[in-house]
This record gives sequence, structure tokens and C-alpha cells, in this order.
Amino acid sequence: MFMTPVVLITGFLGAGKTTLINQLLRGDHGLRIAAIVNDFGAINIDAALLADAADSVIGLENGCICCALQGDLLRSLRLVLERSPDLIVIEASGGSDPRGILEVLSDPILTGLLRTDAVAALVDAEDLAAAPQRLRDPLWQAQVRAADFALISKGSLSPGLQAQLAMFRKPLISLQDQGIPLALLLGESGALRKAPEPGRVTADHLASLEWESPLPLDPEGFTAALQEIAPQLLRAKGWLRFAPAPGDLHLLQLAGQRASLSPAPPRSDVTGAKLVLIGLRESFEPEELARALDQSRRIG
Ligand SMILES: Nc1nc2c(ncn2[C@@H]2O[C@H](COP(=O)(O)OP(=O)(O)OP(=O)(O)O)[C@@H](O)[C@H]2O)c(=O)[nH]1
Repeated sequence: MFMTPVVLITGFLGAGKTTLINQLLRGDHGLRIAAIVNDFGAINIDAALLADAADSVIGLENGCICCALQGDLLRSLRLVLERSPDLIVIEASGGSDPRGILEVLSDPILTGLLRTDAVAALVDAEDLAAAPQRLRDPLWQAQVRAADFALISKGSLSPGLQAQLAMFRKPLISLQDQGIPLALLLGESGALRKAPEPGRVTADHLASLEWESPLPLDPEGFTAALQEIAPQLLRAKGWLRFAPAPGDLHLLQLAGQRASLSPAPPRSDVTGAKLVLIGLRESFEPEELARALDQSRRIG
């Protein structure tokens, strides 16, 4: 009997999971791929970024599919299976411990319907170089430990970091040098799998804020606000319009040290701005962040 293969993509905030899945969906493999994505914040940005490329996309927001949303994930999987895709890709939020998701995938209700083919962890080379303490983050470690292999994004790891990562005993694949390992992602990595250690790490050390503006922003005010708040942020993403040309929608991406704005396809639900900001709880001040961003609404 055919069992639908499932690929789980995990990795820390901003490591490149959505980017990888987009490339996978658009690849020249002829497969009908369904995607299930889970954003850390309440605004479902990843689902929108993948919507054009997948056979079907289900976005699960406002919670984590490794714990609070386990039931939603199970329902989504059953819904997606009705469409008989060739492959299901699940993007775990950067705040998930993949063990909770693997638990759902082995739920007896799904027995005989799907099989977990690959668990890949994205490892952000830029982020590790700038913040090597990430290697000690229990959530980051849980994501790498649960994976069959690690995909290194955003450049190469220094020899020192490579040696530290080697302690996790996972095959390391450089996306920059080796490209996307389609064979591993599409079915040949099951042999690498070992049962994950029991337990679950939570994302209690992370905090998030959803910030919206009904009005377009002042570009200079926004740039100044972003510079001011950047030290508190691990990740920010969302859509923006600026006052001089409110017809143009922009996608903001901030991951680690890098921020970018790019043109985004039209959306009628964003008249000004819709952003999700994520940081470490110990240094994350939502009121302060909102106050700084509110300033960028003031034009002139
Ligand atoms: N230079 C470079 N940038 C990348 C690469 N992969 C992703 N990015 C950029 O990193 C940012 C975050 O990428 P995403 O794919 O959204 O990361 P993510 O892991 O899905 O993020 P979350 O779901 O928010 O945790 C975006 O600005 C991407 O364009 C890469 O291999 N190289």
C-alpha cells in the first residue's frame, strides 16, 4: 500500500526553512507536494510566501505544532491526505521541538497512511558565527538532535564551528557547496533515522509581538525605528507600505544581523503594516518595540 512520504523541515528562527521549502516546491521533480507550515507568531506569513508554489498549503498559526497545536496538525494531515499528494512537507516553527511533531506523525490514526521519510534541520552559518552561544540553546540543540542531517544555510561554517557541530554526529550538508540534497529530502534518508531521545524542550525563552498599522509608514521613521529595536530582535518579518507609494507592498525579512525589503505580491488585508517580531524573552520589551514602531506612523 502507498504511504505518503512526509519530510519535516526544522531549524531555528530565520534559518532558511521557508526558502528551502520554496525551492523544493519549485524543483523539477514533477511531484505534487502539499505543505503544512507553522509560524511562531499569530500572523501566518510563511503560508502566504509558499502559497503559489505548493499543491496545497495549510498554515497553522498562534501556537506550536509540537505542543498546543498537535491536534490541529493531525487534522491538517488528514485533510491533506484526502488530496493524495505525492509528498507532504511540514515546516516546523523556529520555536518547535521536532519530537512533538514526530509524535503526531506516529499517531495510530495515521498508521499505514504516511511515513516520515526525512527530518532535516537548517543550521544558519551566519547566525552561528555572530551568536555562537546558540549552540548551547536547548531548543536549537533539540532541533539538530531530532534531525537525520543538518543543512548548512547562509554560507559556510568556520572550522571551529564545524568541529562543535560534529559533536551532534549528524551528516552536515552545505547548501552553498552541495545544493539541495533532493535524494535525501525525497526519500532516501530514512535509513539514517534513530529514535529520538524522549523529552521536549519548550520555547519559553522566546517572546513575540505582532504589530500592525492601518496607515502606510514613513520610510525614514521606520528605518530609524528598526535600527533602534534591532538589538532586541532575533527575527522579524511581515508586510509594509510606505507613504510615498502606498500602492507598493514590501516584504520585510530580518534574521540575525541582516534585514531586507523586497517587493511582495498584492494583499488587500495590509493597508499599512503587519509585522511579527521575535526575540529572547530576557531582552524583549514589547511596549518599547511597539512605541518605537508607532513613531514611524507619524509622517512629516
Ligand atoms: N544569504 C542567504 N540568505 C538566506 C538563505 N536562506 C534564507 N535566507 C534569508 O534568510 C531570511 C529568513 O529566511 P526564511 O526562509 O524565511 O527562514 P525561516 O527559517 O523559514 O524563518 P522562520 O520560519 O521565521 O523561522 C530571508 O531573508 C531569506 O531570504 C541562504 O541560504 N543564504
